[in-house]
Amino acid sequence: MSGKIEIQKFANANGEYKRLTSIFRNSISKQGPHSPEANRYHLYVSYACPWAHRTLITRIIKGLTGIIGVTVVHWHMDNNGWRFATEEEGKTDAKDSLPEPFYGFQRLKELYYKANPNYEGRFTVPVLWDKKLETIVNNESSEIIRMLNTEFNDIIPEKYAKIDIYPEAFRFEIEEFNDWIYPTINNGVYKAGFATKQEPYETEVTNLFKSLDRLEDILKDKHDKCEEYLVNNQLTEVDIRLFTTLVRFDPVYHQHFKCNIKMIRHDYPHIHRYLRNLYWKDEAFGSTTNFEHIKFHYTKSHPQINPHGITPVGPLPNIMPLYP
Ligand SMILES: N[C@@H](CCC(=O)N[C@@H](CS)C(=O)NCC(=O)O)C(=O)O
Repeated sequence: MSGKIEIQKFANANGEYKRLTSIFRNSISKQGPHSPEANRYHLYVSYACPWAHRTLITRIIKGLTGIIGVTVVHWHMDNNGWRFATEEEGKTDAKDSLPEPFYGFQRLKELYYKANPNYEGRFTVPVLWDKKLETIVNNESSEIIRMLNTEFNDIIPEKYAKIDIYPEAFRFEIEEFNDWIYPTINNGVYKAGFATKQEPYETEVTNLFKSLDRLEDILKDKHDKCEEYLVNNQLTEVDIRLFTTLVRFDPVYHQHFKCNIKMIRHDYPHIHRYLRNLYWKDEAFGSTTNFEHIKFHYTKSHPQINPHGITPVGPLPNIMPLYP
């Protein structure tokens, strides 16, 4: 990979979007060097980002808010990547964003270079930072949420340690869901939205809606049995991973990424019920969803898709009430 990555160029010469794999893949573990300790780790996230959103939800579900700190970047991403907000911006146009707390960095990429001065990958959120060793432990959300699930269990209250979003007995079923939900839904919206040629766009958008139709059928069966979750009627990582895409779907992906064959709120009653249940009934989901950051980020950070950076007002509301 070239060191001169073009941050705002997403598609290849065939017009297809190929997501690069994350580079930092270490683990928090008792065996070290990143051993589980309170106040040693810090998450850098964007409220806009569905991958970072997974880590924010899991941090709350596992009772880790007093153990792992968080810094939310400004929603705007330009050719230099994510940036940290000023104090003033954090109170006004990028509410709840904060300046970088440990080094006073202006840009997320400075953290990547602190961890590895020769880094050549993309500068993505989430970043799980080790304050003691001053380096990135991991920047892959699917792995970070599994670490949060298990590695702090000895230092959190029993009621949180007992919560298991990746239970051994259901791992096969969970992986089966991940195997189609990740490529066709979570990453599917990006592959449709970042395509720069008609054919790959149509392929991806068709696959995406095939998977949403499939999901609707599965959730109908679950709802017929009065079950609200996808695996064993308990909250698992499948729900967390799906929610962060579904909650962005109508407000952003539908128009900005041209995923507009159907809308969740009008065309998928069971997905819609599932989404609203998670959002309105579980504060880990509702309180970590920031529609302002979400809508502003996508519509004002992709000039190749939306050159004037105008953020559409609708759909209103961003999410429908639990009982419309
Ligand atoms: N595989 C990564 C993907 C993270 C990712 O792509 N994050 C996006 C924001 S939604 C990002 O930071 N993109 C910046 C860039 O690619 O330059 C994960 O799941 O953690």
